[in-house]
Amino acid sequence: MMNKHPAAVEAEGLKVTRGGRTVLDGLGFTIPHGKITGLLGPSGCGKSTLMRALVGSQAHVTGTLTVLGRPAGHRDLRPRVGYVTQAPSVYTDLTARQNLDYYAAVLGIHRRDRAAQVERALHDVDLTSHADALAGAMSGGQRGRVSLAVALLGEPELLVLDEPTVGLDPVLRRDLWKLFHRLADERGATVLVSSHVMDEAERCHRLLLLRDGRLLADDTPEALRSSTGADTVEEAFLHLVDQAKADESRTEASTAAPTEATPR
Ligand SMILES: Nc1ncnc2c1ncn2[C@@H]1O[C@H](COP(=O)(O)OP(=O)(O)OP(=O)(O)O)[C@@H](O)[C@H]1O
Repeated sequence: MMNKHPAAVEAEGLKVTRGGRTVLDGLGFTIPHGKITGLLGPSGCGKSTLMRALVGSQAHVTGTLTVLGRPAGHRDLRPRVGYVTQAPSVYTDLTARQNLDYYAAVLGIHRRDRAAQVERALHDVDLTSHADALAGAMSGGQRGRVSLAVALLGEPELLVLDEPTVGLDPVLRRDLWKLFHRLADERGATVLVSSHVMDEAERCHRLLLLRDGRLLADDTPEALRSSTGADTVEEAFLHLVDQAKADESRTEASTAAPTEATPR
């Protein structure tokens, strides 16, 4: 089926202030449908803030931010967008299955479809064998996967995943990336996943590289490597950071020069 809107997400002049400080500064980008887009950048560069803006939970957002053809945060988007925050949001006194049953009911998934959806989500995150364990008795990684399973309920068109692989062992990380690819390739979901681990960038179809609330690049991993002459995305990122710093100091020097040269 053709999508009415060419991109799953479109941002223009997107600006966010937090605590009176500009933390996203005039971002413009698109996120294509049915692909995995990685949102990468150092700690504090604004990844979570951007994700919060996308799901409509961030205050002080200006500019244009369109998600699946609606303004970000529109109530119609609620069942169409799955969001996983960095901190697992599950009830520790319920089992994994009970958590999912509860969220399925909250999401308004029809009673008839609920059990199948819950089992599928448990299977997706490889927690079927732990379905009846209390979330409170699970490891951090397992609780994170329950949170992810919650986001998969109702088969959302867009998944917004904030650092879902942090703290996971390499096997679990690899399995999660396989799942993200299955969701995009087989179910047509659009996946936006943040990370500050650059080797994960190579697993994405597209990348948004952020630094200090500004977009350094919006491209494929291959194009980024070739345009910067780098062997890895990490090297490409460092190259772009150096270039941005050099541009900034040139701009500062050129704006400072006339003032210094002007006699009093
Ligand atoms: N509640 C808040 N009030 C004021 N400023 C905040 C608040 N939360 C975050 N910030 C600031 O906003 C900026 C962006 O933070 P954000 O959490 O989006 O970064 P991030 O890239 O997701 O970082 P990390 O990778 O460490 O999660 C940071 O400079 C941070 O200090």
